[in-house]
Amino acid sequence: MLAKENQEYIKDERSIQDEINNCLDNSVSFCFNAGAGAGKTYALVESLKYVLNSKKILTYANSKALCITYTNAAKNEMRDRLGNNEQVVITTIHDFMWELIKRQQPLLLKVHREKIVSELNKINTLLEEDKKCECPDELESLLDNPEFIEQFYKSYSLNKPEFIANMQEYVQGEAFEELKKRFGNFKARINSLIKKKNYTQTLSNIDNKETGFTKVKYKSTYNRDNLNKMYFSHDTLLEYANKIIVTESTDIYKKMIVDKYSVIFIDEYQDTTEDVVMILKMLDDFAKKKNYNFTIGYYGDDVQNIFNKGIGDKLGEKHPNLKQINKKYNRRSSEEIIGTINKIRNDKIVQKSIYEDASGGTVTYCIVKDEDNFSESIQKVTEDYIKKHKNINQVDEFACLLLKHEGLSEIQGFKELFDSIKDMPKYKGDNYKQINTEFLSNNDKNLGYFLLYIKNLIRFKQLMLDKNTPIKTIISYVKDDKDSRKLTFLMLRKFNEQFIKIENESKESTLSEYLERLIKVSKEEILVKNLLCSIFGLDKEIIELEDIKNSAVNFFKCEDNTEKVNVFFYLSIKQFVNWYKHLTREMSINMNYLTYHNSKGLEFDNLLVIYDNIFARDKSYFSKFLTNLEGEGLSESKEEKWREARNLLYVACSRARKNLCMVIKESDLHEISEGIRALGFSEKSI
Ligand SMILES: Nc1ncnc2c1ncn2[C@@H]1O[C@H](COP(=O)(O)OP(=O)(O)OP(=O)(O)O)[C@@H](O)[C@H]1O
Repeated sequence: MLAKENQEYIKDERSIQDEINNCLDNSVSFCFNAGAGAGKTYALVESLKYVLNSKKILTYANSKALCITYTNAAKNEMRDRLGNNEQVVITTIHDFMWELIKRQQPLLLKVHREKIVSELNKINTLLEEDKKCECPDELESLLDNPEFIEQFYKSYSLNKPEFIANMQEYVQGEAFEELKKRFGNFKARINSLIKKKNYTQTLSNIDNKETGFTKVKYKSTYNRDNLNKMYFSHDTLLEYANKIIVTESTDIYKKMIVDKYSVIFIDEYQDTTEDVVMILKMLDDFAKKKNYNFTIGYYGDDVQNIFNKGIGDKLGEKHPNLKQINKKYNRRSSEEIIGTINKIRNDKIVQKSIYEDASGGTVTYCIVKDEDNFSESIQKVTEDYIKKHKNINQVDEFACLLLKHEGLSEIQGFKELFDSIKDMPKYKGDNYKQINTEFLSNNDKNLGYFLLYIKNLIRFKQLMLDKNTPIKTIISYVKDDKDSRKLTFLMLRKFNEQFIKIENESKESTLSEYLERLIKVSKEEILVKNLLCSIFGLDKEIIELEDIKNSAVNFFKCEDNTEKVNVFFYLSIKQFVNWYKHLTREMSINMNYLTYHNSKGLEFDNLLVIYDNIFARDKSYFSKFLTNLEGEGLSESKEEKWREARNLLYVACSRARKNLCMVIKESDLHEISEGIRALGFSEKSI
C-alpha cells in the first residue's frame, strides 16, 4: 500500500511545482494552499532547491532565500532535508524579526518608551476606575517606606491572616482598614502603584540615557516582558517589529531588507499573525513599486488553522493579489481516509491519492460503555487495539488523540497538577480554554510565562540526569552574562555533585521541597544562584522561595487566595516530570497519547481519535459540526465556533496513514451517528 505512484498524477504534481517555480522566476508572490498530507513541506524544500539552482533569482550580491518556520522543530526538519547552504537562511519568525530590528536601537528605544507610556496609562485607568478604595493617597504614600515594600513582597504569597499580621507594623489608620476590608484589592493596588512608580522611573532613566537604559533586548527564553529591565518577549517583539518596519522605517531600510532576501517563504502561513503578514505585505508592495526582484511565497492550509492568533483564511484579505496555487494530491493516507477528510473540509480542495495502490485502509468507529472512569476505559481500548495490530512496534505507528486535558493528564500521570491549574482564578470562566495553550502546548512560545519557568526547571533537571548532555548546554543555564569571570572545570564539577545530591534527596519530594533545597545551596554557590535567576527571570543576590511564589501568585491571579498557589507548590515533583515528558513526547508506544492540537504536523499508521463533545465549557463542541456538516443557517459567531470544531477534527483525522478509528461513548453516539456515517465512518469493534 502507498508504494505505486500514478505517473499521470506525478506529471501533474510536477506541473504544480513548475507553477511555483514560474512565480519565483517572475517575482510573482503566491500562496500555495494544499490539504493535509499534500507534501507542503516537500514542495517548500523543492522550491528552495530551485532558487539555489537558478541563476536568475538570487541576482543581487549576497542576496539570500529566507525560509520562515513556525517552530524550532520545523526549522530543524527543514535544515535536515536541505542540508547546510550559505544562501538559505532558515529561521523562526521571532528570530527573523529580531534580526531585522535589533540594529535599529534608536527606533527600538522609541517604541519601547511608547509601550511603557501605554502601560502606564493602563495602570492609571485601572487605579482611577477602582472607586471602592476609600484612601488612595494613604496607600500611595506607603510606597515612600522601603521597609514596607520589602515586607509587602516577603508576605505577598501568604494567606490573609498572616499577611495582615505582617503588614500591621507598616500600615496604619484608614489604610489598615482598607487592607482588612479588601485584602485582594489592597495587594493588587499596591502592586499597580509599585509598577507605576517603576515605569515612571524607567522613563526618566531612558530620557536621561542612564547606564543600562540605552538599549532594549529581545529575550527568547521567556514568555513575558520585563519593560523596566529593558527586555521584551515574543508577542511584544512582533508588535515592535510591526511598528518599526511598517510605520517608522524609511525606504532605504526597506531596500536593505529586500536586497538581502530576494525570496521569503513562510511555512504554515495559516498560523502566522496579522502583524507579520502586514510587514510582509508592506515589503512586497515596496518591491513591486520599485520593480525589485522579490517574491513572497506562503505555504499552508487555511483549514488547519487551529490557533486563534493565526491569520487563517484571512490571508487573501490582508495580503491581496497573491497568485493562488492549489494542490489536490495526497501523499500520506489511504483512499478511505482521504475520502473522509475531504468530506470534513468540504471545500474547493478535494484530494485524491497520488498512489494507485492507496485502497485498503479503514475508517471506523467503535463504541465504549459510559464507565465512571473514562480514562481507564480509554487505556483498555488502547491496549486492546495495540494487541490486535501486531505490527505496531514504533512510536510513529500508533497514536491516541484526546481532546480534553482531564483524561490525558490522568493517563499520563499529572492529574493532580492539572486539577490544581484548573482551580486557578486565571482559568475561570471563558479563560478555561487557555489551559490548552498555556499549559499543554508543545510549543514553548505558547506556554504561560510561569509554566514555562517550571518547564525549564524540569528540562534542566532532565538534562543533568542525561549523561549525553553537552557541557555547553549546562553552561548556558548557569553562566551569568554580566559576570566576566571564567567558569572553571572545578566549579562545574562541584555544581554537578551538588545537583545530583539534591536529585537523590528529592525523588519523593514536593516542588516546594525541591526548590528549597536548590535555594539553600544557592546561598553559597554562585552557579546554583545563576541557574535559579536564569530559569525564573530573577535578578537578585539572595533568592527566597517567596520570589518564585510571588511570581506564581501574579501569574495565576491568586492575590485573593494564595492557598491555591500553595497547593501547586505542594504537588509531587513527579507530577511535573510526567507533564514535561508528555509535552516533549518522551513516552513509550502504548503511552503515545496526544491532544488533538499537539498532533498537528505529525502522522501515524494507526490512529485512535477519542471523541469528546465537551470542550472549553462548550457542551456541544463537535456535535454542532457533526449535526450540521454543511454549516447551514449559522450566525457569524456560531459559524466561527462551527469552523473551529471542523478545523480541529480535520487536523486530528488527517494524521492517519492507514487506519483511523474514532472511539465514541455510548451516550454520545445517538446525536452524531448520522453525521459520522455521512463522513464515511463505519461501526466495528476493536
Ligand atoms: N514528492 C514526494 N515524494 C515522496 N514522498 C513525499 C513527497 N512529498 C511528500 N511526501 C511524504 O508525504 C507525507 C506528507 O507530506 P508532508 O508532511 O510534507 O505534508 P504536509 O502537506 O506538510 O501535511 P500536513 O499539512 O498534514 O502537516 C510525508 O510522509 C512526506 O514524507
